[in-house]
Amino acid sequence: MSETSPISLTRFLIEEQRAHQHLNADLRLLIEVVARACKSISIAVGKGDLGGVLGDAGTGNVQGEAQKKLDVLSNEILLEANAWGGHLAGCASEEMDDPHPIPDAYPKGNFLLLFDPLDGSSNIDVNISVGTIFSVLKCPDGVTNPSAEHFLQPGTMQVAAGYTVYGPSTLLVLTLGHGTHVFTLDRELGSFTLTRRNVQIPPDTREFAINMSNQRHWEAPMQGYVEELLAGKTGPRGKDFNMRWVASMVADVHRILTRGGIFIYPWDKKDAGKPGKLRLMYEANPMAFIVEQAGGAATTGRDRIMEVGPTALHQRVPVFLGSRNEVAYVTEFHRNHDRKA
Ligand SMILES: O=P(O)(O)OC[C@H]1O[C@](O)(COP(=O)(O)O)[C@@H](O)[C@@H]1O
Ligand SMILES: [Mg+2]
Ligand SMILES: [Mg+2]
Repeated sequence: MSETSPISLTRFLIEEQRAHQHLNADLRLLIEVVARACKSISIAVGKGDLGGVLGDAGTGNVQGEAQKKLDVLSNEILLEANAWGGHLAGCASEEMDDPHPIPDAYPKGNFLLLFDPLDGSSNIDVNISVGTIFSVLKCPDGVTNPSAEHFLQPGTMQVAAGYTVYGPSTLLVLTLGHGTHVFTLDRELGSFTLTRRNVQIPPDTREFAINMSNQRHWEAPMQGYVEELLAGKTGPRGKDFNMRWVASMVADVHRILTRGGIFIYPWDKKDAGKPGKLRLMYEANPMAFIVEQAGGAATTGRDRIMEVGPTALHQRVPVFLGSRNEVAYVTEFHRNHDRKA
């Protein structure tokens, strides 16, 4: 086989397993199963109206959000695909109140899988990129029927994380703790092929991603930081910044992985009781792991996301991630503000 032959996800995983002792066959199977489930979701997303998958499901999730048909379908696809392989001890999903046990009929493994089955739900019906986000943890030793407490591990304990983007092409972005790698779905072959190895996020940027319509609800350091960005060349930052907001975290993060930038979903006073919008276990932690493995950084505006000690399965956090120097700048901005206060 020539050195330039395309590298399939299967080959990539086998080679990673040879190179790194801690990757075992169960973890390899888990990633392959998730990737296969994501292919099914990609097909459903691609059919759109023809597949009758657009619109509301008429149900709500544990977060009190209205579910789309594709939220429910994607959740079912991931659960079904992962039930019988013997690689998992349990699953938890943004769309389910409690962890989902592996049926007794099937063998159990040592991994815990957490996922946001369909990210960017508000974009489903308008034909804009959506995705899936997942995180893999080890089940604590001796636990065969994990409950919520067993999933409450900090992001630093993740053994793998990834996301897919269902866009003009379907991409799988994966880290197993040794860099971040991009695979593109070859629709004819039906398999993911490695297209970018060891992606590096540029450390500096002139692009930010935030939902500006929430500006009036932000706290003082957020107001101050964005004011500096908007002041452009003649302001304290001495350069013009561009802004982009897809409102699908997967698409916004993928842009940042590709050309740099900073993604921010801060805490705001609109719903002051909530510590943020995005979910620590299904969105913030896996994205933080992927971004850090690509040379970027991820904080809550004050602390490293992956060191947050989770207290609830559906916990929310503020998210600042992307180009490491920009994330360091905004994090220092918040800390300075706190010191003065
Ligand atoms: O609509 P807003 O407030 O701009 O929020 C957009 C954010 O919400 C999310 O859609 C939340 O994810 P879900 O679609 O999984 O609930 C993120 O993908 C995105 O970054
Ligand atoms: Mg989401
Ligand atoms: Mg979702």
